[in-house]
Amino acid sequence: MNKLKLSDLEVAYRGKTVLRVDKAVFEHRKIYGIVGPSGSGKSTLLRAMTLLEQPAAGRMDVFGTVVDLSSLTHAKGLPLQRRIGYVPQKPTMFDSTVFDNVALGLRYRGTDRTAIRSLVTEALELVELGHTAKQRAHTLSGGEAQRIALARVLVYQPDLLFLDEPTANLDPYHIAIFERVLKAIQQTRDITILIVTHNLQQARRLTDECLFIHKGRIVENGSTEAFFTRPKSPELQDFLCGRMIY
Ligand SMILES: Nc1ncnc2c1ncn2[C@@H]1O[C@H](COP(=O)(O)OP(=O)(O)OP(=O)(O)O)[C@@H](O)[C@H]1O
Repeated sequence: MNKLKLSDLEVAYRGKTVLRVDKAVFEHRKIYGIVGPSGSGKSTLLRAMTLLEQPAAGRMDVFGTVVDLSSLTHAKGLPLQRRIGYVPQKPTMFDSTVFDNVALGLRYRGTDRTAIRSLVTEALELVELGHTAKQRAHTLSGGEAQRIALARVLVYQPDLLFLDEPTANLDPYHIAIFERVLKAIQQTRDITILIVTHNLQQARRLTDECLFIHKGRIVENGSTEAFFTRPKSPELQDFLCGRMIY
């Protein structure tokens, strides 16, 4: 896959612009961290890129096509959306087995039973939860449920993986497993990963590059090492030191 490019994105709610991105480029097979204060526009950015929000303006160069995000119809967007794995902040499980929950996306796509079995097994192994296939999804712990939510999108082998605060409510043990799984995905899958996180240590451990969003703008971005050790903008310096006033 080529680079993913976003240009002139503008998202507004009730006439008020909450996000404006002139340009952002995401290279293939890298993990990107998206950090910033609450309400700065991080989730909005992911949702716009997942084609779940219709922005007032914006273009996305993705999968070899340039898409006008403001005029994209559901019918045109669906084939693109099916190549994007999006895990929202609070994923919900339906009341069935883990296997059925993970198989859901493939069933919508009309995949045959044999392929479903092997793809679900592979996705469950990848998130280190192969042994839970027959378990009721509601009996999983919070940390396991987050990884099942991840398996549910990995199963259809997306080219892009967008995660919105996937470890926000997890303890350090489950956070460590989740991060190990994401690293394994990066190594074994042909995929680009964007992760919104408030956990700065996690962004530092996990990502290749970071973006800092403040008041609906990308104020700074670059290699994770430079981002944390040599932040240039006063806003990012304040944010990293916990001095930022919202
Ligand atoms: N559906 C909506 N209707 C109106 N305003 C919205 C809607 N969704 C988000 N907003 C506003 O857009 C701005 C950006 O919200 P967003 O959820 O993207 O922030 P965030 O950086 O992800 O915050 P957090 O870290 O708290 O999740 C906020 O001011 C929020 O109130």
